Amino acid sequence: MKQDPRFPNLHILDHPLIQHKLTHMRDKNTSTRTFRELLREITLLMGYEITRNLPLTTTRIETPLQVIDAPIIAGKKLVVVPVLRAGIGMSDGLLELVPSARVGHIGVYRDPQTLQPVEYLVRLPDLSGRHFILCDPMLATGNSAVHAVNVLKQRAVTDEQIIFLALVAAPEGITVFQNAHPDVKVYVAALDSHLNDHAYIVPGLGDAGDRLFGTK
Ligand SMILES: O=P(O)(O)OC[C@H]1O[C@H](OP(=O)(O)OP(=O)(O)O)[C@H](O)[C@@H]1O
Ligand SMILES: O=c1cc[nH]c(=O)[nH]1
Ligand SMILES: [Mg+2]
Repeated sequence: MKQDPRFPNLHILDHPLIQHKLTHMRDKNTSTRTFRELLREITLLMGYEITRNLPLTTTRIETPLQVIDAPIIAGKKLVVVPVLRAGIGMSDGLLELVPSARVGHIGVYRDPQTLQPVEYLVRLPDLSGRHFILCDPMLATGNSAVHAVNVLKQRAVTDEQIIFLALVAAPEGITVFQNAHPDVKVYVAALDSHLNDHAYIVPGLGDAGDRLFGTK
């Protein structure tokens, strides 16, 4: 795991398998089917890393040989929250790792003119005392990510209860996110160079939602 001195709460998951798969996702010749498979596989690997510090407690069980107090994840079930649409490609992978997690949905799209998020759906499970993994492959201007975290914080969720998981981020967006939510940890596979004139991440991978679902 790497860090960038500019961004204290940003963690870059530089595992070779993650980086290898991301390269294939970036390739414009990669098919929708392969893009979707790779995003799921990367999310499994990233999910393994970001769940490393989940608190454990013990439960008493009986193996065929002995009664023991064995480790289990403490507290209430995790909540996975994809930012629609593209976040769905990551929540599928996360739910394979944590099948009992609850799932919330936050639907926003980025208005191409204003670059502001337009919210069209919020559907969340019981929130009290839970930990949240918000996921969206692209963090570009950061406006959608800031909005998604606002949605949870307006419902009394604290920064420490939230992790934001993205695939590719731009420095401009991480700056915006960090200013808005300095105590929310962000995990990415890559911090790219910059945004272009249309606020697309460069080099990036294009429009994640379109590539994931085959829309254009
Ligand atoms: O950081 P930002 O500048 O806000 O951009 C990132 C957002 O843009 C993309 O979604 P999009 O608006 O294309 O919606 P979609 O997933 O439905 O395609 C992406 O999945 C993020 O949600
Ligand atoms: O590069 C970008 C920026 C926003 N949304 C995307 O899907 N890709
Ligand atoms: Mg899109």
